[in-house]
Amino acid sequence: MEREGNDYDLGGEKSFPIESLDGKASIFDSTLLLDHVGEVILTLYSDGLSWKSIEPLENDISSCLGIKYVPKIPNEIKLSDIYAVEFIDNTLFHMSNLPRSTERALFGHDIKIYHFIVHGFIRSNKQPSQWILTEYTFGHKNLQTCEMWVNQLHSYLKLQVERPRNLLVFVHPRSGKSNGCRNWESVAPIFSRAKVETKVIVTERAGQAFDMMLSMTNKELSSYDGVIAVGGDGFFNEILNGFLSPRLKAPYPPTPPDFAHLAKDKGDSLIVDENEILEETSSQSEDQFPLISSPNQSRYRISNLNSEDKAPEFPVPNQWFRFGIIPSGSTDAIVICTTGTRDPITSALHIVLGKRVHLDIAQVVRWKKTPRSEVEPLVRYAASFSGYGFYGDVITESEKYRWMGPIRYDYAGTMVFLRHRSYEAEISYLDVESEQTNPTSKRNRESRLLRGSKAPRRSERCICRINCEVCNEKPENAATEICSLTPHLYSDKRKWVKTKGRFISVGAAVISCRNEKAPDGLVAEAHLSDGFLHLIMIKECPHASYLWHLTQLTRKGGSPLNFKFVEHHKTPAFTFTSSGNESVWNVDGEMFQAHQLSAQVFRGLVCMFATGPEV
Ligand SMILES: Nc1ncnc2c1ncn2[C@@H]1O[C@H](COP(=O)(O)OP(=O)(O)OP(=O)(O)O)[C@@H](O)[C@H]1O
Repeated sequence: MEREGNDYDLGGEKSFPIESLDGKASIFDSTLLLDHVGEVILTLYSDGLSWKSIEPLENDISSCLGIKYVPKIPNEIKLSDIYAVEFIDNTLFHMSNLPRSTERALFGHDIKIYHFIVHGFIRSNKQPSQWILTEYTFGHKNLQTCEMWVNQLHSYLKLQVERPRNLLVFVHPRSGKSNGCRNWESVAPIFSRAKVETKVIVTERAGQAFDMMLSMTNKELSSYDGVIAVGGDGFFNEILNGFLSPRLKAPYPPTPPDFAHLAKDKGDSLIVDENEILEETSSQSEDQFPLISSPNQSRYRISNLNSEDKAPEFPVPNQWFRFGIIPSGSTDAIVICTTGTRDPITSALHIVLGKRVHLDIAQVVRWKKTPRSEVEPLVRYAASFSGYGFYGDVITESEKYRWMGPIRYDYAGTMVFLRHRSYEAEISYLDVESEQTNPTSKRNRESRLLRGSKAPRRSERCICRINCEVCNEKPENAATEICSLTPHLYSDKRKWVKTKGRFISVGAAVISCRNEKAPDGLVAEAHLSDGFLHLIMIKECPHASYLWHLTQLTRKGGSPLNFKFVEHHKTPAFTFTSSGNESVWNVDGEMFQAHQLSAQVFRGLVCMFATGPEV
C-alpha cells in the first residue's frame, strides 16, 4: 500500500480533515473498509453519513480510448433514510472486493475483520416515488470501533419516536394474484432488521379482520403503533370499517329538508316516515343479495350511532396509531395515491420509517327499512371510492370471475359496458363550489365560473403530492370548517343543490383513485385530506360518448370530466335516492343495495404510514 502520511492502524477512529458537502461540521470519523469500494473515511454528521474513498477499487475503473471512467457509487446517506443498523456479532468477515494490493499490504492472505451493515434506501431515478433498498457494509479489524459506530447510529434511530415499534399485521392470502403471503415474506426482513415487532394474522375467511378489529378494545389496540393490511383496497376497507365502526361516534350525514328520508330525525330518536318508505322488492331483498365481499353480513350489524346533536367522538388508541398497506390486491389505488407507487418494498419502508399522512374518510349511510318496519341505518366507511350504477355493476359482475384474478375487472367492465344501462336517480349535494372551488387559485375559480364549466382544465389541476399545500391547509373559515369533524354545525348553513335524471353512474371519490389502468385516477385533482368528496355523475348518453369517457380515464393527461354528459362537484356531503333496487352501491369494494343513501366526509380522519405521492 503506498499512501503517504497514513498509518494503517485500523484500530480506532482518525481525524482526517473532511469537508462536509453542505458545510456542516463532522461529529467524528474513522478509516474503515467499505465492501465493494475499499478503504474509506467514514464521517458522521448531524444529519447523515458520508464516506470518501482513499483508493478506488481497481476492478471498478474502466477505460475507453485512454479515458478512465469511475462508476458513480453513492458516497453519503441521510440518517433519515437509514432504517436499520446491524452489527454482525462476533462473526469474522471476509472482505471480498478489497483491492489486491491493499489486501496483501494490510492483512497478508487472511483478511478477517468485524463489520456492520447500514440499511437504508435510495429513490429510483426513473420513478422517484419508488424506493430501493440499499445497504453499506463497513468493516474494521477492531471490534470497539465497529461497536462505537453501531451504538452511535442506534442511538440516533432510537430518537426517531415516530417510527413504529409494534404492529398488528393482517395478511390476505388470496388477495389479487394470491400473492399476500409471498409479499409479506418478501418485506418481513425489513421489519425485523428495523426491530419492529409484528403480530401476523393470516386470514382464513372474508370478514375475519373486520371481526377482530371490531372486538379489540382500545386498550388492546394501544399496544400497537398501527395496523397493516397485506392485501388490496377491499381488505384495507374491511380493517378500516372494523376499526371505525365501534369508535367513531358522529351524527349521521346532513340531508336536505326534502330528502325522502326513511326516518325523520326528531331530537334523539329516529321516527319512520311510513309515507316515504320505498319497499324492497321480494326478488331483490338483501338476503338474496348478500354483501359480496362479506358473506356473513350479520357481522356488520353494529349498534347504530345516535343522531344526537353532539360533537363527534373518536378515541384513537394512541397518538402514533397509523394504518399501512403492503400492496397485494388487484387495483391497489389507495397505496398508489398515498405512496405514489405500487411496490411492497416502498410501502414497507414508509412503514418502518414512520411516515405520516392524513386521509379523508367518507361515511356512507344506507337507510333501510327492516322487515319489522324499523329503520336501520347501515353505516360504512370508505377511504377511496363509493359508486352506483356502472361502478357497482362492474364489481358485482367481477365477483363472479374472481378465479380470473385481476383481469376479471377488464372482463366484467366490458360485459357491463356492452349492456349500457342507465338508472333513474335524484342526487342532492351541499354546494361549496361557489365559495371554494379551488382553494389555491381564486383566478382559476373565477375563470371557470365565467366559462360555466365545473371541471377544471388540465392546466388548472392542482395535483396532490408530498407536503401538499391543499391537504395541509388548516380549516379557517366557514367553508372549510364544514369539512372538519363537526358536520352537525353546518347542516343549516349550506345550500343544497338537487339534480335528477337518468345516470349511467353516480360516484363519490375520496381520493384521486389513481391506478395502473387509470394513471390520473377517476379525478386527477382530488386530494388525500382536503375534506371534500368528488361527486361524479355520468348522465345517460350515447354508447360511443361513454366509451370516449372511459378511454379518457385510461390516458395519462386525459380529460374524462370535461365531457358534456358529466357533472362533477366537490362537496362535503350528498344524498342519493333511486326509484328501486336497480343497481348496487360499491363502497370501497363492499357492495350493498340502497335506494336511499346519505354520505359525508371527515377531513383527515385516519393517519397512514405514507408520505403522499411524489408525482
Ligand atoms: N382469507 C380470505 N379468503 C377469502 N376472502 C378474504 C380472505 N381475507 C379477506 N377476504 C376478503 O377479500 C376481499 C377482497 O380482498 P382484497 O381487497 O385484498 O383483494 P382484491 O379485490 O383482489 O384487490 P383490490 O381491492 O385492490 O381490487 C376483502 O373484502 C376481504 O373481505
